[in-house]
Amino acid sequence: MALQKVGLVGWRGMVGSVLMQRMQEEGDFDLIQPVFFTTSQKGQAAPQFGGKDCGLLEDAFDIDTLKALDVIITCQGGDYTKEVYPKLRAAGWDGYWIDAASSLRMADDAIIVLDPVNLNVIENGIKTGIKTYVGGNCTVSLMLLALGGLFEKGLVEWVAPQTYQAASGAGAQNMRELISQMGAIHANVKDKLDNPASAILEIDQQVAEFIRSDEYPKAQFGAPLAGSLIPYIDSQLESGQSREEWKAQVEANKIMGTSAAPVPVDGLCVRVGAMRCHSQAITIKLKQDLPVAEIEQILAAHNEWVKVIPNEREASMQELTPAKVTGTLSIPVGRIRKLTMGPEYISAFTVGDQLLWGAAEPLRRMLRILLKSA
Ligand SMILES: NC(=O)C1=CN([C@@H]2O[C@H](COP(=O)(O)OP(=O)(O)OC[C@H]3O[C@@H](n4cnc5c(N)ncnc54)[C@H](OP(=O)(O)O)[C@@H]3O)[C@@H](O)[C@H]2O)C=CC1
Ligand SMILES: N[C@@H](CC(=O)OP(=O)(O)O)C(=O)O
Repeated sequence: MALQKVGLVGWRGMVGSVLMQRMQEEGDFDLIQPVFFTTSQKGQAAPQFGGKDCGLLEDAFDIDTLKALDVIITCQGGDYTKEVYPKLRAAGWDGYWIDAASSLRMADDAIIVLDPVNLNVIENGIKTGIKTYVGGNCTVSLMLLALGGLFEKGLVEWVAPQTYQAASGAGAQNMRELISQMGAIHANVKDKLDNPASAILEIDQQVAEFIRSDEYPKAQFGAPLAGSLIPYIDSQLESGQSREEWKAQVEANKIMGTSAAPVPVDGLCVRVGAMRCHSQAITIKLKQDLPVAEIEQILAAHNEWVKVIPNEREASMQELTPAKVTGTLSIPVGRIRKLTMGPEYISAFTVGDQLLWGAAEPLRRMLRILLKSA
């Protein structure tokens, strides 16, 4: 098979860097002829991922250069997609577009990719000539990987995920700001903290005043995150949902191919001071009363990344946290028990790295699926 010419846009951003890391780890560069693009550094030397000399960086807005590619993978963001994608299609480009941004997700001629859940939809899309494949919203992808077994068996009446989303979802600058906030709090109260005799209420009051003050660094988030939380993510919609909350039901059902009779998926999305792992506390209403052991078996059998954690204190504290999961492809799901509302009401808690399964991994796996089908 000829090496496919694959354009990479947004490769040095946060999502793009994780994608490059994973593509190197999995040897993806051995299978393609990569061309690297930039919106700001045209003519500079291209990176040499996979040991390949790729010449110079190309202009990511140059439609003629883009038109020569078989596949374009972009992590550059929604504004780039909105500007370039329609021009490229209008110019007659018929290649495969693989995108991390949300702009095209709900388009009729686009498929949201999460192959452990919807490989059949993807393969059918390739057969029927669909050329646009978009990674899903991070919380949606992570939830479907965790609960895939229950959805696949049609056991779910509705799901209410309450999210605890990491700073990385807001971007690299926000991750830096979270660390700055943590450091600033410590620096502000260090003298008192170092003195074991100082009163905790005084320390607490000083921290509270500092967090509320103009000196506290919050330019990126617009509100304190370290020492606090932010109960709103993305823009405000007429429905009362945030846009992040709206995505849960529409994207989950589009991925599963159930949009005609959608499973209700709705809850509140909250930003917390984790670095790059999103967590979700989920209430599930099942269609029938199933023993917890059977639910655990169904969840564990769905894919090779999900890992059921027993609903025990020590296991939950060690295995079911952002600190444990960060930088891995593991999707632990635990705290599974019957709720007092009734035998069909189940709780679950899941954690996943939002830059890996939540963003980069579905894209590189989509490239592999295309290469295999070519
Ligand atoms: N953050 C997330 O969790 C998720 C993001 N996405 C999507 O991916 C898009 C990109 O997100 P993200 O990776 O966080 O964006 P980044 O801001 O990290 O990167 C975007 C672009 O900024 C440019 N850039 C300018 N200065 C720098 C610098 N110092 N270091 C690196 N890049 C720089 C690069 O373009 P150039 O080389 O052309 O200058 C880069 O491709 C989002 O807009 C969103 O649509 C999707 C899922 C999750
Ligand atoms: N909105 C997500 C990150 C993200 O980029 O989502 P989307 O790909 O749906 O725009 C978060 O803030 O955690």
